[in-house]
Amino acid sequence: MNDSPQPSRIAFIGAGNMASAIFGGMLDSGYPAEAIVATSRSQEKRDDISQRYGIRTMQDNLAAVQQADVVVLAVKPQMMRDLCLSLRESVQARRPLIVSVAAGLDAATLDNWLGGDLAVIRCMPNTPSLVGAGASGLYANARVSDAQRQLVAELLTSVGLVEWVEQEAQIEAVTAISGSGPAYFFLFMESLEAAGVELGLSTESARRLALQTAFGAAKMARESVFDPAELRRRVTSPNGTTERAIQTFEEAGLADIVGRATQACAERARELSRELSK
Ligand SMILES: NC(=O)C1=CN([C@@H]2O[C@H](COP(=O)(O)OP(=O)(O)OC[C@H]3O[C@@H](n4cnc5c(N)ncnc54)[C@H](OP(=O)(O)O)[C@@H]3O)[C@@H](O)[C@H]2O)C=CC1
Ligand SMILES: O=C(O)[C@@H]1CCC=N1
Repeated sequence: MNDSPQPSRIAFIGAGNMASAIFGGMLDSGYPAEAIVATSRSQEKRDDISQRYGIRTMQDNLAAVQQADVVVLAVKPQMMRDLCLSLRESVQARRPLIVSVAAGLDAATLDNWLGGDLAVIRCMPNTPSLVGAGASGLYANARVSDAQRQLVAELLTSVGLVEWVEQEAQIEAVTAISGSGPAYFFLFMESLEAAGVELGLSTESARRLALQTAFGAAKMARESVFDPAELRRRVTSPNGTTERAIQTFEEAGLADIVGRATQACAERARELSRELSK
């Protein structure tokens, strides 16, 4: 006899890059496909998702909500208001846990659009969730129960690291570091590959070397007892080759550039919040 509890039924509203990275990672880690449904307006995308992931897809957002314990809102922030207003009645009838992955939209605004008094978790995930190496920041409003916190943490832990934040404003910092962060590292990989080609390597070879080096450095930094600064020092021989490269980065103000880029990212999240909650 199987007396294990039924898995929570999760409805993803929107099945784009971020949602598919999360449910793709959940499926890889063993979450049952029958407990996941995803909605999309395009038939082509629904067919592609069902075929690729083996989950149920549907066009009807209300039907998806009516069967769900957890509703993950995963459309673009600019589409969230109309979506929430259209879901309001179904959400109020069923009162599922709401999880929003939208950048810049605060829990109170979402709750208000959905009719109020709901348990809302704001989640800032990232796309490496697809390969089980995600990093998600989570903030829960006061209506979220301990069991609901635990459930969402478990779901997201199955696709990577989870960090709770106590203040909602900290989600903007999470966005600037890990939500948008994969793009910064991809940009650096692109630049390293281009530099390798400039120095005489083939594109394929430069890409393989750049990607493996990024992977190796991240793996080593995660697994080592030393912090990244010490690991960097261990590559940098006095008066050697690395020292020249690091000097060049420092003279160009790398730390300042990273600071400014992440400030700009967080500010855009705050700006989105102001624009969209009017
Ligand atoms: N991409 C990333 O790295 C990250 C994204 N996020 C957040 O995730 C959210 C989604 O972003 P992302 O996945 O990149 O965007 P995508 O455009 O890839 O996905 C959004 C999806 O929503 C679907 N959609 C739009 N309107 C509706 C609707 N009314 N009903 C059902 N589905 C709908 C669209 O499909 P269709 O047109 O077929 O309906 C589309 O596939 C955003 O709020 C973003 O801020 C957060 C962290 C990281
Ligand atoms: O660029 C964006 O707005 C989304 C949110 C974080 C990553 N991608």
